[in-house]
Amino acid sequence: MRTPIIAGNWKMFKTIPEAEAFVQEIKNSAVEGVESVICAPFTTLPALVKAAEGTGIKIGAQNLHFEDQGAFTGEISGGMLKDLGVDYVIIGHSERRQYFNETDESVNKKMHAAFRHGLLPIVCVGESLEEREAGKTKDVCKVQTEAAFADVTAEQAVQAIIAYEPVWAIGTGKSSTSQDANEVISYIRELVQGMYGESVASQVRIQYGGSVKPENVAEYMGQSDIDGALVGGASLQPASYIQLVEGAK
Ligand SMILES: O=C(CO)COP(=O)(O)O
Repeated sequence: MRTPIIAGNWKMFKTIPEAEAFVQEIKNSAVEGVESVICAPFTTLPALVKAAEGTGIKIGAQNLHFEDQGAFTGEISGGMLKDLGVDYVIIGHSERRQYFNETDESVNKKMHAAFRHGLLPIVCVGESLEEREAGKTKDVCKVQTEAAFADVTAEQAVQAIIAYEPVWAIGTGKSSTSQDANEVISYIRELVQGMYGESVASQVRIQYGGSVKPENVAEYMGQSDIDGALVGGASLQPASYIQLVEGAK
């Protein structure tokens, strides 16, 4: 049995007081058997880790640098995140691939950095609209997934979360149908099986992301291979976040 996992990706939203107020509102809403993670801006992480203590809510970052330390102005390392008490880190989000020059190679280095520091990666893969229209969805997912996991061991891979986020469905209100998302996610699971075998493939959790809302989360979760959601816009309001977690049961 794979434990469902809802992760909010706050992107570049919320100040420290806003983040603290959010946790106050959701702290009693844990749902038995559903893992809940908030991936927040670096500046809010210490306050969130503290506010989330004892609530069962886990905290994640949205990026890390692949080196452990060095002359990399403006960057944050895995060790620094671990120091804060962060559990998860998003790696390879399409916005970072698109705007910040994230490549399959840097994604892989960041996967290794995360594991080195005891952080669990939520690694994002997914095709653009152009790639989808050209029938390349599976090819793109194959290249991105296999590159991300290069030299990652089976013991590590089984703990990773993969998020399938078709770029055209992010923040657009255009979500992939649940059947469509399930088909691609089943394919990603086959890729994991090809790399690590049946046992890892059956245990690894794969989320769908892209315009997930309280109204459609249960439909995605009802699919055979979808184990959770990575949610942007709808994770920003406490009431909506609570409904997402409840809908993942
Ligand atoms: O990018 C996303 C989560 O990482 C999805 O964003 P939206 O839920 O706002 O479409």
